[in-house]
Amino acid sequence: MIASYYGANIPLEFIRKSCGEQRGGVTFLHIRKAANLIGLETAEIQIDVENLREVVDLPCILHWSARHYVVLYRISVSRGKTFYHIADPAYGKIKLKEQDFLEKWYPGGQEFGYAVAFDIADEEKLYQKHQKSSRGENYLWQQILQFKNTIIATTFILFITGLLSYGTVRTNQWLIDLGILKKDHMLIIGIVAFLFIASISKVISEVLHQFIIQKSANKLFIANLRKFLKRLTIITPRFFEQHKISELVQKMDDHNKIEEFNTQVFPQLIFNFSMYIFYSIILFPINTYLFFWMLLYSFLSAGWMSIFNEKKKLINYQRYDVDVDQTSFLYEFIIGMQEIKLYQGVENRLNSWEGKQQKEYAINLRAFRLNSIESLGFKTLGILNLCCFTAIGAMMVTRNELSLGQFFSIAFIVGQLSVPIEFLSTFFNSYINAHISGKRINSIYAKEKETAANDYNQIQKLNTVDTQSHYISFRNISFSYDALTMAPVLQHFDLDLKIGEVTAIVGESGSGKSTIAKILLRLLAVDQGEIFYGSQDLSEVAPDHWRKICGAVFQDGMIFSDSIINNICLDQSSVDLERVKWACEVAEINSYINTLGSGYRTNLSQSGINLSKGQYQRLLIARAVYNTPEILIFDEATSALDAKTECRVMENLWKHFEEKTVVIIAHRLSTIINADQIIFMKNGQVAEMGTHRQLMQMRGGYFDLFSYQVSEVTC
Ligand SMILES: Nc1ncnc2c1ncn2[C@@H]1O[C@H](COP(=O)(O)OP(=O)(O)OP(=O)(O)O)[C@@H](O)[C@H]1O
Repeated sequence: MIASYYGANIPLEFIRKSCGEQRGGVTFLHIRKAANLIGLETAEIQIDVENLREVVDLPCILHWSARHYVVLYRISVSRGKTFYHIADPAYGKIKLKEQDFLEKWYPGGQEFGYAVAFDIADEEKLYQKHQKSSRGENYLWQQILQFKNTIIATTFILFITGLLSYGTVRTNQWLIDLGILKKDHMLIIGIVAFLFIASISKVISEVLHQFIIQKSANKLFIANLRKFLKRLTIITPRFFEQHKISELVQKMDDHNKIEEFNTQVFPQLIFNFSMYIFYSIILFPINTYLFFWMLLYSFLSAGWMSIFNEKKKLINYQRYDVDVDQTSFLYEFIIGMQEIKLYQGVENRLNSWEGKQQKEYAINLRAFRLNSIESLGFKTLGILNLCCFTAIGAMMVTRNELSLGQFFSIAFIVGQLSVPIEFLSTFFNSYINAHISGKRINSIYAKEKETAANDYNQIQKLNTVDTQSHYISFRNISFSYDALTMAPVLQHFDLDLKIGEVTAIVGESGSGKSTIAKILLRLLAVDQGEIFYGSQDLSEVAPDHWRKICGAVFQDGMIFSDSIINNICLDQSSVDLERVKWACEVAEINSYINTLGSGYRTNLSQSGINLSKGQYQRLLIARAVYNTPEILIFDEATSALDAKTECRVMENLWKHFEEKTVVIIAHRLSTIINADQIIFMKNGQVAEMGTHRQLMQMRGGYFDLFSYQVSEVTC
């Protein structure tokens, strides 16, 4: 969008490819890199809205809702009010009032927002010729195409229903003109019998219609959700650091909106449209004047309804964020109940919830007002239309230009023709919801995937890696969680971890220890630098392939609501009970499991809520050691264990993982004094390195930390 503002035509694929396939989520660095690649220079600015209006050339990119980026392409003023025109990749274009704009742009409580401004740096690059871009994928239409057989079948059934309705009209006309007025009893009985059969057939076809939809829609719905969940698992993990769980839950709900559109609204649209044409064709020969009148009414009604579409889109946009916020709040409220009760936070939390409800209420009120105005205008048009028809039709009957039967038929046709027109409102609503839902779902499919092991054959296999250099080496690593708003956690960072040895990483809180572990596991992608495993550059190894040789226990590891055995072997294709028992012995959790009635088959309820913190951690350790990984990473993995149990777990590890590479991050230094190498971190850099004895002799930061802990113990 920025490039096309400067008159350049650059396909999205070119930008995506050039930015690097393995990066996680879009960050400011990606934007800068993409801009440079196409010949633009960037300036990152922290600015308030007045200066944004006056100083910054549009279009610019804004850091939005503290989690993604949008393009601000225009600022307009109408009746003294300022409007901000935004292009949001997850919604499309949207026009916001200043208050709504600031709510999303200013990070909580601040009086400024972040923006990236652009200017031309290299015209040659900007205007170079690119191959034509393929058309963007439209998720909603893809779904409609997938659903085409059902849509065809259901439309056909609806069509039959329509024909039966038409048959009913004609026979009603005959009933009056031929049966009642000519007093033909046999004909009346025949017509009533036909009406009975036609009505029953209509009921049957409606049931059949619902049945077909339910059957195929369910299948497709499950398949699509499965595909979506699978897709989440291959998105670069950084995405999950940047998005709320409730946002993903809302995206699940988006599938429902698409399903409703596909199964209910779209077939109804085709049917209603066909019926509209069908009845119009019938009306035309009966009375041309009435036909054109009806056409005018249809255009007026459709025009009236389309006026509201932009506003409905905006309401959908605002409602989504409020819903995400509400759901997040409720999760936290339930999960954090203990803290809330303990620290008398109930009133504060409830007030905060009420504030959010008020926001939702305001949006609902706006939606209600909009719908009411739309419906009022539309219904007034409908009533006017009906009155005119009735008056014109009745006059024609008095002038013998229409029979009474024809008059009732026309009245029926007018009624039938207004159904598709009324349906337009439902269609517009559902289409807007489904279209935006489709964009939101597509935004997940558009996220970069982690490269799968089988995606590139040319990549070396890890088993053939030459580890002669004996090190896992971090070279010139820079990493920031968000370069636009945060200082880098690591900058020009170098580190060597000896393969086959135990390395401990200790240091100040927030110094980047867990970040290093996540980078090593390829859960975070670095902004700059390389990591080598022996002589193998890890950026050339598929992350899932690499993770197969790693095991890790994190502070926030997850136990699932499932049996103990299923929690230890997440990969159900290779369950080995003997190995599970062995892993539990290493983790010192076997004796506890043996006390449980169903042993390893015991179900852990609600994500392991029935375990103590120490048992929880030991189960996570058992999971990590189950596959005897080549590289084992413990991030505060034993912090909840008592000193004696921790000691036993560590001894087991030294024994069973003697030849393996082990990285231990711990605050409790007694856990790591036997490590082959200890790294002391400070402000994202290695401050000291050596064995315990060497570091103690240095009398630096490690010495201080250790002395402090010893004195604490003594106290
Ligand atoms: N998901 C995240 N998003 C943004 N910033 C983060 C995120 N995770 C960590 N950080 C920041 O990165 C820095 C390093 O965090 P990290 O967790 O690596 O430190 P640590 O040394 O492991 O700390 P601790 O010993 O307290 O666990 C911190 O300043 C932290 O605020």
